[in-house]
Amino acid sequence: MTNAIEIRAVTRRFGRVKALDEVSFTVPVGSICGLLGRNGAGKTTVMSIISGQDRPTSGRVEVLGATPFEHAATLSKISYVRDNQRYPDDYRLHHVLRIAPEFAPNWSTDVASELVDGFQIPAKTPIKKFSRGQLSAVAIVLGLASRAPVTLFDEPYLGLDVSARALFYSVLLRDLATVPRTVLLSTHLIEESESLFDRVVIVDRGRVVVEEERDDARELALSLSGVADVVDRVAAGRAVLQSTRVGGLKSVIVRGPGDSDILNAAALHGVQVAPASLQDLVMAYGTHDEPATTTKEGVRA
Ligand SMILES: Nc1ncnc2c1ncn2[C@@H]1O[C@H](COP(=O)(O)OP(=O)(O)OP(=O)(O)O)[C@@H](O)[C@H]1O
Repeated sequence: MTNAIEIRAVTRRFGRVKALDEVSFTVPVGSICGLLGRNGAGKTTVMSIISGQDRPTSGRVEVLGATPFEHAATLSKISYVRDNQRYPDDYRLHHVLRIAPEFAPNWSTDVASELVDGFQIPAKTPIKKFSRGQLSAVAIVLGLASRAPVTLFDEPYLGLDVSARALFYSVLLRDLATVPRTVLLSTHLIEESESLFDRVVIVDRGRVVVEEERDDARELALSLSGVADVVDRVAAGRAVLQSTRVGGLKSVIVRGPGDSDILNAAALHGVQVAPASLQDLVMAYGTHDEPATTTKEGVRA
């Protein structure tokens, strides 16, 4: 099996809202895939379906070769870390750490202890009184210490401070090198997380607009900035995905890689040019006048 997650033409409607519209993508076994997109793009909906907590209205989802919904053997291989996990009122950390291994056959006590110490999670405070960041920390302990073959992190670092996020990144990378598994991670902290990803999927209004290896995604668009009318001249002939103007200065994201024509024109006119970052791409595709989509097969207007 090459893909841990395969989603084919998945649509999910909530009444009149189409949260997912013919979504298709794959996540190869052993990779870390970033699931990116603006608020309401459909990230949580697709994760709920992958985790078997929800069913598509139409389309097909396979996790490790089986449909997860009501499939106990597959569900036991998935850990789903979401931002609104609820715990019984009287629960403290030790209750969670005692029960979690019963649902996680690969549970690592060492990973759990390292993270509990590093995050400084309070032992005696009831979890219902935890801060936003402390709740995220507990969720991350569960997600990483479970060592599930497929781990889904939905916005795992809400409220976590910079040191705690650095701990998460380093334990994630180190532990995946020790015990390889597949991770799908959604986040709005794109710049900070970019280096974690092998692959990225960008969703916009329920549709997949980019599915690429991370490094290839940087070839999809260029960022040009400089004096406004000169930027316009250099960008001429390229589809403009996003445009920002401040006074006489302008930045645009244009579709396509940096070929010699545009690089020479930019150098000649003193326009700064750089590959668009993942954050640029998410913002560009989230600017809702642009219906074009880009897939691994290339650009589709
Ligand atoms: N149970 C529901 N009933 C009605 N609409 C829903 C439901 N769940 C999700 N939606 C809608 O589906 C769309 C996608 O929501 P989803 O939570 O998947 O987005 P998201 O990408 O996770 O957003 P965010 O980054 O803000 O968390 C939104 O328009 C949302 O309002």
